[in-house]
Amino acid sequence: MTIIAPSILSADFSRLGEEISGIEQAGADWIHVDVMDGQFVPNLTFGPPVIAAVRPATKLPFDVHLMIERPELSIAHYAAAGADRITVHAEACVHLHRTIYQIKELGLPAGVAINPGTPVSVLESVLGDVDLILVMTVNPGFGGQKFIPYSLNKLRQIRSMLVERELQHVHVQVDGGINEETAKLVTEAGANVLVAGNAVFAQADRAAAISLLR
Ligand SMILES: O=C(CO)[C@@H](O)[C@H](O)COP(=O)(O)O
Ligand SMILES: [Fe+2]
Repeated sequence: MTIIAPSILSADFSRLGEEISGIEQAGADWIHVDVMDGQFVPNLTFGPPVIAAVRPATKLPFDVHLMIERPELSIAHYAAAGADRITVHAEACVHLHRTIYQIKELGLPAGVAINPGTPVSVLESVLGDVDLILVMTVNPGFGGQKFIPYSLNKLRQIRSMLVERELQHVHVQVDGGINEETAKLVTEAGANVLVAGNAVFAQADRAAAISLLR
């Protein structure tokens, strides 16, 4: 079954707790939490104190997407703030394998994200160590961007790598420009976790928006 993870980047930050509770009631599966540091990406969001403050707003898992340089320095703070799973960018990790194990040693499932310009081959040596692969379907940093069609080739490649290595339990997540139309394309190409910011939070009826994506 497809997992729907609304991205709170598109929520009203002045009412973040209420927005998160509302999205749980609307039928979300995970809460996607975009952390940006103004270095790895040209935008800045929030860090552990804000995540800890809104953590009581829902029982749903916090899926923390770290778009930050040197994540190894702060992963433990995100875990302590209430992250239920943590994804780091391959491009931001000098010691990717070590960072994945740092997340796992904290007792959390670890994910690896790749940017649109990064080939899937970087995943080969860590595929057996992760719980989730995140294929960025836009360049990270902002919500509301247009889906990059070449991502579909990358999803197909990843799905066949997973089948070949009998790793079908690994989640394949997509993030960026996911809407009713692209949701269909990415699921056909092998994705099973859909992150959606604008396609959920910009809609008046969020329950209907989530059902449509599902
Ligand atoms: O990580 C990111 C952006 O870098 C995302 O999670 C966005 O928040 C997705 O927003 P939409 O493209 O769905 O509006
Ligand atoms: Fe994200």
